[in-house]
Order: sequence, then C-alpha cells, then structure tokens
Amino acid sequence: MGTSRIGLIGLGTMGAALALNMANNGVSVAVYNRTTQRTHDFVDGAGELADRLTATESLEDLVAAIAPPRAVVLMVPAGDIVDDHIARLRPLMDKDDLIIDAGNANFRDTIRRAKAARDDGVPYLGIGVSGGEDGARHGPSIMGGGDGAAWERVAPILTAIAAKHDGTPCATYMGPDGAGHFVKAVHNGIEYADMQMIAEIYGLLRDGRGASYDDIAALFERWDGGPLQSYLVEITAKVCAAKDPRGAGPLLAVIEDTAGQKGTGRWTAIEAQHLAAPVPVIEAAVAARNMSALKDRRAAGEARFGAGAQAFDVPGDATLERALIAGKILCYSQGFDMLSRASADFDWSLPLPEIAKVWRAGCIIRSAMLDDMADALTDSDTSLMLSGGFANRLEDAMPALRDVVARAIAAGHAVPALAGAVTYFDTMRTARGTADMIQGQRDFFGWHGFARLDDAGRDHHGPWVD
Ligand SMILES: NC(=O)C1=CN([C@@H]2O[C@H](COP(=O)(O)OP(=O)(O)OC[C@H]3O[C@@H](n4cnc5c(N)ncnc54)[C@H](OP(=O)(O)O)[C@@H]3O)[C@@H](O)[C@H]2O)C=CC1
Ligand SMILES: O=C(CO)[C@H](O)[C@H](O)COP(=O)(O)O
Repeated sequence: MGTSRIGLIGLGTMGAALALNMANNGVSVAVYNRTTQRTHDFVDGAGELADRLTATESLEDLVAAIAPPRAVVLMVPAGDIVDDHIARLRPLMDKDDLIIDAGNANFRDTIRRAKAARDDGVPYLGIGVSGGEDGARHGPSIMGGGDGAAWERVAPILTAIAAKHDGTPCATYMGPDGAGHFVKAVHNGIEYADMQMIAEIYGLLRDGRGASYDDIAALFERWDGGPLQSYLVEITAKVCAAKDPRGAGPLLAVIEDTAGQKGTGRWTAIEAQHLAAPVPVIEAAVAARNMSALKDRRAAGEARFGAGAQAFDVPGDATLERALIAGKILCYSQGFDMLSRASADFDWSLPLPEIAKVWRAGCIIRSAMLDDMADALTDSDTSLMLSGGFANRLEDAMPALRDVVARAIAAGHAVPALAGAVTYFDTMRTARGTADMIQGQRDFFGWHGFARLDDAGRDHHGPWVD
C-alpha cells in the first residue's frame, strides 16, 4: 500500500515547482514524468525535500505509491495529452480516486471531462493555477472547479501551498465543471491586456520620447510604488533594466518583437464572442500578439508606407501613469463583466468578490488595485467601472488616457489596447448610440424588424419597398 499523500505527473516548469511546494508544506508526493531521467534528476536535486518525494517510472508505480483514496495532479500541456493521461490512469485507479487537471485547460474540455467522470461516478477537478514558476514554488493563486466534495478533500493541501494575502489563502472553489479553468482563462485574458497596455506605454517612451531603457526601467519602478503597484509593472522595470549577457547593451534591444502565446488569451476572446460579452481591450491584446507574429508583413508595410512610430511630444509621466490606471480599470471591468455573464449562462454562481481576492497574491495579475476591486464587487452588483470608487478614479484618469491615445495615434503609434479602452469607455457611456442605423440596414436588406422607441414590444418594419 502506497504512503504518499498525493501524486503529480509532469515535472516541467510548473509541476516540479508545485511538487517542491507541496513537499515544503509537509505533503509527501509521488512524482512521475514521461522522461524518466527528469524524474530522478528532480528528486536527486530536491535536497532536504527529497525525503518527501517518491520517484516513479510508470503510471502503475505512481498510482501504487499513493495512499488511497488517491489524488493525482496532472501538470502537462493542454489538449490530447490530458485526455491520454486520464484514459491511462482511470483503469489503474479506484472509484473514489481523484484526478486533478492543474494545467491551463480549455474550460470546454474540462466540462467534457468532468461530465464523463460524473457519468462514471468518479471525482474530477479542473483547477487553474497562476503565478509562473516562482508562484508554483512559493505560493500560487488557485482557482478550483469541478466536484465540490472532491475540492473539499484536497483543499487542505491546496490552501497550504497557495499564496497568502494577509494570511488568507488564495485558493478558492469557483464552481462546478469548468468554472475554475474559465476563471483562469479570464485571468489570462486580463494578463494579456495588462501586458499589452504596458508594452504600448513602453513603446511611446522608447520610440516617441526616445527614452533610454534605464530611464524607462526607473519610471516603471517608480510607478510600482504607487496606484499601479503590481507584479507586471514590477517585472516590466526589471525587464527594461536587464543587460544583454552577450554584450553591454540592454537585453530588450536584442529580443525579437514577436510574442508567443499558448492559447489562453485566445480562448478568452473566443468565449467572449460566444457570450456576447464585450472585452475589446483583451481582444486587442490577442490581436496585437497575432500581428506581432507577422514580422515579414510588418517589415513590408514599413518599406511601403514608412515607419509608423515617430518621435513626438509624449505626454508627461504623470499623464502616462493615469492613462495606464484608466486602461487597467477598464480591462478588469470587462473581465469581471465577462465572468458575470458566464456565471449566468452556465449557472455557476461565480463569486466575483472572491475571484478578486484570489487574484490579490500569487498570480501574474496580482496588484494593489485588486483589494479595492474586491470591496467594490462586494458592495455593489453593478459593473466595476460604474461602482463608486472606480467610477471616480475613471473620471479622473480618462482625460489622460484620451490625451495619450489621441497624440499617439496622430504620431502614427500603434496603441490598440489603450485605444480599445477609450472606445469602450465612450461606447459604454453613450445611452443613444448608432445601432439604429444597423437595425435600419438589417431591416432594409433582410426584413429583420426593429423595435421602436415609442412602441418597443413588437417588431416593426420600414417603408423600404413599394
Ligand atoms: N509556465 C507557466 O508559467 C504556467 C504554465 N501553466 C500550465 O501548466 C501546464 C504545464 O506547463 P509547464 O510546466 O510550463 O510546461 P513544461 O513545458 O515546462 O513541461 C511540460 C511537462 O509535460 C510533460 N509532457 C509534455 N508533453 C507530454 C506528452 N506528450 N506526454 C507526457 N508528458 C508530456 C513534459 O514531460 P517531458 O519532461 O517528458 O518533456 C513536462 O513534464 C500547462 O498546461 C501550462 O499551460 C499554468 C500556469 C503557468
Ligand atoms: O498561465 C500562465 C500565466 O498565468 C502561463 O504563463 C501562460 O503560458 C501564459 O500564457 P501565454 O503563454 O499565452 O503568454
């Protein structure tokens, strides 16, 4: 009979760090990795934690090494690899043994897997884990989803390894089926948007103002001490300050300007469309990554039309800071609105204030503002951008965002996420918009009907044809 409290499959960046975190918290872990050498290297390199780690060389050995009722965490790439592991693990496991997918799964896959597990009468959890390698090792943010009783079973381990915000563990059960992975996807969508807006401000400073990398680093470091305090602003300063190990210059100057992506931001944009939830800042950030990958096309465009990014009179540091504050509030507001929409559509009862709380520490989008967001979402059931404190902050910061975007666009700088934030703000404060024209056009060509302001209850048609 095995004695390890839990099993973990996949000793890559995240899995290895999570296993060490568990061991560090007194949890014995049986580990398995496809490449066996990696398993042994991992345990051999675990120092004093090695006593709590059991290396196994097959799934059979892994399952045998765990004390029943067993729990096995998958930390492998999303997609077929997860299905393949579930199919190979289940025959080796007992009815009440639990499989936990802790990778970045598409929540629709998680719903499918959770349903299959329910049909088979076996427990299943899909949990979102954020914080990168350091978070996984020292305290990630954990967004749980799936079988509630199964969550309770492993909650003591997950809350022990999670980040703590003023002593409160950042590990929360979000709801059934794919709720945990959905919340993680929206987290990553916000992550994309936050990163993109920061990158756009960096571009204005670098190309518009001609600031040095060290000066940009110093500015972001200063901002990290104010209302923008966040992990992403903190690491932006460090990335700007980093020197090229192969030379004396800044490292950023030699990093190719094509962004990678594993899919979570794209999933968020796709799901937003399914839900008809407007998230234009997140969509702009995903599109910006896609455009960044079209390096040859961008070079051809520059050769044909001339470079877009020209030197210009970039607004002052305080204006840039306020512009980022406005953009940040608007992108988080969109993210929370999307969560609210999904909660209603999927009947999940997502706990919005708890989501803000679980993001306060451990995860990539942790920031000082989330504390106030948790309060605002607790006190009011309106959108974040309309809630008392944030509406006031927006009112104060919007002129700066508008100024930055207007001047950047006039000078030929691409600021898609910041511009998306301005447009969203203006759209969402326009009670009488322009969709009357869309309705007129639709009725003209397709007899689709429209509602009248003075008679909204039924379909009307225009006198378009004789
Ligand atoms: N890196 C990050 O910042 C974060 C990642 N995640 C998610 O965590 C999961 C793991 O990511 P990460 O640790 O970064 O990935 P890595 O690439 O570092 O590690 C991948 C792991 O999966 C194993 N693996 C890959 N392909 C297969 C396969 N076909 N069959 C069996 N095992 C396989 C690898 O084994 P082998 O050694 O044999 O190659 C390795 O152990 C992903 O879902 C990712 O999206 C979530 C949050 C943050
Ligand atoms: O989940 C994460 C952070 O929260 C992972 O780091 C993820 O890989 C980031 O997404 P991408 O690779 O698409 O930039």
